[in-house]
Amino acid sequence: MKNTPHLELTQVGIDFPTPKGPFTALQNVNLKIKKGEFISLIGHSGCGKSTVLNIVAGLYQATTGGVILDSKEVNEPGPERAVVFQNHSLLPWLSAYKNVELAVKQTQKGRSKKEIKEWVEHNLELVHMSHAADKLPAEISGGMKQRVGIARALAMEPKVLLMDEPFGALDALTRAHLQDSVMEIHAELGNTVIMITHDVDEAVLLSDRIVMMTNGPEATIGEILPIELERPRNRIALADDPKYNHYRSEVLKFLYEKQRKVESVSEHKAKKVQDKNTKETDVA
Ligand SMILES: Nc1ncnc2c1ncn2[C@@H]1O[C@H](COP(=O)(O)OP(=O)(O)OP(=O)(O)O)[C@@H](O)[C@H]1O
Repeated sequence: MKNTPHLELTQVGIDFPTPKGPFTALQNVNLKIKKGEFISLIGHSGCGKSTVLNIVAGLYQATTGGVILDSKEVNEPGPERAVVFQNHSLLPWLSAYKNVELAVKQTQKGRSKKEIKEWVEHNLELVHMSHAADKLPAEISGGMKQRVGIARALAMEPKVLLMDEPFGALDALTRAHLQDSVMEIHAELGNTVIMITHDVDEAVLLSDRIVMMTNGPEATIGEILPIELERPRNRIALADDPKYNHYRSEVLKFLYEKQRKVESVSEHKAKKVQDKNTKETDVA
């Protein structure tokens, strides 16, 4: 069943209400994701990446189309879709251990106290945070907090792990360590992952496919780039790999050549919509 498509976005679109009328952020987003796939979403700032993720998380409701996970429509948040945000959202009054434990208790699967303890410890171990289990968020670094956030999400045993720029706020070295941890965890657990990133190297290093989004309004998927690099991947070995560099330049080309041209068209389109709405408001 490993290769059965289990997450499907079909004709997804969303309009946000604005004082000047509805703003169509996304239109016709179609994507089929296989179980265990690691997908990166990349695109210019404001194109709609977080909106896609929020729709899959069930935090936003699509205006058109929808999302199906294992034959069930996604309409609300659920423990089978865990989210990791850029700014770790740990409860500040609870230790690392207690933050993970809370998530485990919320997704109770009939575990005994002993089993809960073992499960929390196991997930802290996965992200190499066992040594700081009793520390409060204020007592650990940003990278460590992010590790705990990932442990908390993994402890819920989600079918899909949704990560919104999970390493965006970290320094380069911490970021590299965490990327390696995520690759190890993904190899071990085989979760389906959708990750938003602005970092082209990160996208190529981690992904099975890179989904490149066009600029908004009416943003959609522009191109999908399959990354056929063997796993496990090693960042140092890949730096001189012609295939790696080819993928890297394909993403850069999309972002800085193809999307730059489209940008002026979208801006023009946005301005036309704005002018039309202004005129309508004027008439009213
Ligand atoms: N709740 C909302 N109400 C109105 N407009 C919204 C809302 N959420 C997002 N938007 C608009 O939708 C578009 C897409 O936003 P989104 O945050 O998804 O982009 P993004 O690609 O994730 O951006 P970034 O890379 O900067 O985080 C933007 O124009 C944004 O202003």
